Amino acid sequence: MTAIETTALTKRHGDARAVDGLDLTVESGEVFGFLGPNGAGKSTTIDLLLGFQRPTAGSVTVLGRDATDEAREVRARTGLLPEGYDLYENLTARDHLRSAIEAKDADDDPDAIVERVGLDPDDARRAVGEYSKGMTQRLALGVALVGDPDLLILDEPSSGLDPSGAKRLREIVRTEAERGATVFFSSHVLGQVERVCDRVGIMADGELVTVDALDDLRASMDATTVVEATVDASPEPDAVAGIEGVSGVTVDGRVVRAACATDDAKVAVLDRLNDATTVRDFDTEAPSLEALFEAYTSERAVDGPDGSVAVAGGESR
Ligand SMILES: Nc1ncnc2c1ncn2[C@@H]1O[C@H](COP(=O)(O)OP(=O)(O)OP(=O)(O)O)[C@@H](O)[C@H]1O
Repeated sequence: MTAIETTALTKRHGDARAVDGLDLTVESGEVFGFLGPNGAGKSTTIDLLLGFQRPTAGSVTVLGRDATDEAREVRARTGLLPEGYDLYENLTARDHLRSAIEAKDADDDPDAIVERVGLDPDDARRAVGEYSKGMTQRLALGVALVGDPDLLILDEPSSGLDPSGAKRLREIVRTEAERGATVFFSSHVLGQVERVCDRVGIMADGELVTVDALDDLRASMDATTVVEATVDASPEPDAVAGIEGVSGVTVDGRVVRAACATDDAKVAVLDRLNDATTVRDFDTEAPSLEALFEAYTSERAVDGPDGSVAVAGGESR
């Protein structure tokens, strides 16, 4: 069964497109990593999934319901850890959990949740106004877990967590998935997503630039070499687009980097660059998943061969 399905989902603010023609499917029980740099459109997508914003165009179905017109039903079966969790400073963690349990008409034991997220039981009796960022984040995770939701939406859940908190988060995500819940894990940090997610989608400038199983992404990276060429003049972004076997291109001033799947692709990239300008030097290196993320999220994206996406960027990150 499908947990999330968006079709041509678009949200504009004036001329700005926060989300632009998003086609995304997340299956039930999947742990899906939703990646992208700041401003890519991740939080807006989450708002659309839960009916907090109305799409400008397109449609969004969550847990079999129209997320815009049946938002109440969707939210009742979803646990959300929002970015920037709003707290009632004078209330305790237990108070927050109790009110979430009541709102969801659930029968969870607040103390069990406190223990599960690793909050100190004494801290859980203190007003949350005194909490550190990590303690707040643990509470926010606890609130999201109330009622054993069918879908967990976690927006930057590792933010503020220490290493033991991050480990606990990963264990909870795995346990929730084993229980049958779908987990939608949004982050701008690849390292936090790659350790728990089955599949990742990468957003840039409101568009989904790639979606794949992590293992397949890794396998494609294993077979890929990055060619880094220093050229006389910065080429046009599409100078090396459309070459078979080239899946990611970044341009940073006079340095062009291209992920090449074959030796022919490497030679073709250098030939094309020599046609457009003059190659002064070049090097090759085995790429990391981090490099792939960088390539996909650099500033400008153009269509590549075979439906793949070649990315031409401005500043390297
Ligand atoms: N209400 C709004 N009015 C105008 N522009 C907006 C509005 N909300 C979002 N945007 C723009 O839409 C784009 C996507 O924003 P969004 O918050 O969804 O990104 P994000 O991927 O969640 O970023 P971050 O990782 O920083 O939270 C940004 O360029 C943002 O400036």
